Amino acid sequence: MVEKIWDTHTVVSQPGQPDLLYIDLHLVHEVTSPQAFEGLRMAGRKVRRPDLTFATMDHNVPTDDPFKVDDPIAAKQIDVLEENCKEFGIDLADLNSSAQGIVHVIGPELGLTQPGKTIVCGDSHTSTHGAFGALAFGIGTSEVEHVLATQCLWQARPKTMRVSIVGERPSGVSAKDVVLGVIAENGIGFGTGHVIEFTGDVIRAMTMEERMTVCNMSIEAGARAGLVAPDETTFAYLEGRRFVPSRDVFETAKQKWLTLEADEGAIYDKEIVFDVTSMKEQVTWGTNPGMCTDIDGSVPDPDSFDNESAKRATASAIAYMGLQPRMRIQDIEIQHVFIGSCTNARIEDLRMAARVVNGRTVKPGVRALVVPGSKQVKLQAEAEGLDEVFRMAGFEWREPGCSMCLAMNPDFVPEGERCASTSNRNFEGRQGRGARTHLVSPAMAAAAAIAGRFVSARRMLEENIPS
Ligand SMILES: CC(C)[C@H](C(=O)O)[C@@H](O)C(=O)O
Ligand code: SF4
Repeated sequence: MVEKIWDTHTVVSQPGQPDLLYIDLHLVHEVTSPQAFEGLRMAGRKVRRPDLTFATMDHNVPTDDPFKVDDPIAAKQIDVLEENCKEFGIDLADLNSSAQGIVHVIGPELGLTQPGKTIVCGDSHTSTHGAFGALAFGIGTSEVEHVLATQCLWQARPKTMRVSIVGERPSGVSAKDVVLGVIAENGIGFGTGHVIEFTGDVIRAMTMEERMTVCNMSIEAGARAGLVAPDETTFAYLEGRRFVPSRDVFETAKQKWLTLEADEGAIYDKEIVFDVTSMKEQVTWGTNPGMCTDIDGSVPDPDSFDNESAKRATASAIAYMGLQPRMRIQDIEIQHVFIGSCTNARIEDLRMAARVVNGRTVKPGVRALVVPGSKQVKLQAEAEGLDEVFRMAGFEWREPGCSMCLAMNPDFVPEGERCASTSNRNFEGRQGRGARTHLVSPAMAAAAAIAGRFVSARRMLEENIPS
């Protein structure tokens, strides 16, 4: 699949050199674009294809009152993005727009993300868009400038990898659990240099939003991108969206998109099979997404590793996280819950969390936030009454943005405190200086908010455990 998309987008190819790729969609946000636009301006260049470029503001936006930006750097980046989009003629989903939201949530939502496209953005989680069978990857600011100026990008041909997700998905095991499980089993570096194609019955049975969660986190396995071959699920999601071609053109496009699938007998540089049959809900205990176990598991004992570097890494993660070796995951108490981010802030994520929250209350002393991934998600959730379910339980219901996923706006976790988070990174300091992050699914984050510690959301629902 990767090879087919690559070959149809190669403008220049020379032996021993990176290829020059044509880019079909360039997504832009306020953090990684200012210097790129400045570079264009200084060179007296225009944006080559403003019609293939789309911008939004997400990272810096305060989610209590988006218009009250106290931080001067954040305010500047937001203002500058507005000015740049005006000057260069780029469509912008600004704070007044009903399309605003996290860049990786709004691309698919607007139908900008489509199968077979090459998609870039100055943001590592651009891999999310791969769920549609697009080749989508993050780029740096100098590359953002290059794409703005030329609509092309020099890229080395990636290696290919197939990750087949097979077996019977147990109830309560979400797409987030699946991808955390894959990373825990294979390590955070297993995808390095590769584009991962996710296949297998479990992926085929997933909704588009679930596939997005999986592709979103492929970057946490070191991969350059992750993708899924488009199918009827993909087409049903896309049909009727704002930037998707209508009826007859759509039918023709569909036929073309179906040919993107890997040919039978396609050869990959690497292959992995992952069986979900015996999986349970996952919780990370450490400071990278691979430091992960299930809800009935425990924090590992550094002494149980033979390898010195694993021993040291485990010990230092446990120390940062303020945990004890062999401590049960269910005994870890949390003070914060964050349901949000480009990994898990779509409508299905909020529905899953609301099912757990419904009729229960947030444990006193726990601060719990729900931050919809976009205005559209927020409106849909409100139309379904989910905001009321969350509010009644004691959650804060916020405006869209990256929020507590990274401490670039007023939402952060104070030093030494612990957060159950539906985001994708648990590195030291990710949610604030000295903050401790545990990555979980939306259902598990909701259950943690109710119990004040990690518990199985599936058991909470099945056994109807009240708060
Ligand atoms: C700010 C941005 C460059 C960054 C990224 O590229 O991923 C952010 O979105 C993140 O998740 O850490
Ligand atoms: S939600 Fe988090 S991971 Fe996603 S783009 Fe924003 S900061 Fe990056």
